[in-house]
Amino acid sequence: MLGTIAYLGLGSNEGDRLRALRLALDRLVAKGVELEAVSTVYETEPQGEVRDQPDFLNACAHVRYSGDAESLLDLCKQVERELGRNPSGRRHGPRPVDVDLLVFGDLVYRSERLVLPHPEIRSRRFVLEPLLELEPTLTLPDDGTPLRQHLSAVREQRVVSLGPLLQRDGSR
Ligand SMILES: Nc1ncnc2c1ncn2[C@@H]1O[C@H](COP(=O)(O)OP(=O)(O)OP(=O)(O)O)[C@@H](O)[C@H]1O
Ligand SMILES: Nc1nc2c(c(=O)[nH]1)N=C(CO)CN2
Repeated sequence: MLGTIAYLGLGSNEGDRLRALRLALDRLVAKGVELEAVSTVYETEPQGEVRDQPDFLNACAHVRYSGDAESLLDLCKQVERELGRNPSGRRHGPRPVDVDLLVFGDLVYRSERLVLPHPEIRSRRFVLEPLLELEPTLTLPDDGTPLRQHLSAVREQRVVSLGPLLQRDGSR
């Protein structure tokens, strides 16, 4: 099969959060990203620099993509803009949708605008839980340790699985 396996992290905490996550996946598929699997959706407490903001919905997607990592990041950023994200919004602040490139094959990479694997994967339960749901034995290409080892350190971060984001056949 052609293309590179990648994992995307999706989040939303403004407006119709569920609709935003589904629309983001639709838009990515329309731009040539092949959807292999999608995690359940989690309601999660805000992490990072801004704690006083509404809870997020988060999910992860296992995708296949035939271009390079920088161009997949371009697509993620395009989709964020198309769904109303203000590119100069506050770091870690509220947003209608956020699409992060978590892992791109076994690539370990750093440019001015892209770091792979995403540096915050290990410290964010809202990423670890849906990612491990998709791939329970996943290891990151930079340190090779099983990702599930990092769960115990983030147990205090509140996340609740709400069920499937998409139906089994990909419809809503
Ligand atoms: N793996 C990656 N996935 C997505 N963005 C990345 C990645 N590595 C670096 N970046 C850069 O991070 C910048 C800020 O991303 P974003 O606006 O999503 O920040 P944030 O969601 O507020 O915080 P965080 O980056 O901690 O998730 C982006 O413009 C992008 O160039
Ligand atoms: N629970 C949760 N917290 C966050 C999130 C997110 O998607 N979910 N995204 C952030 C910026 O990337 C900052 N904090």
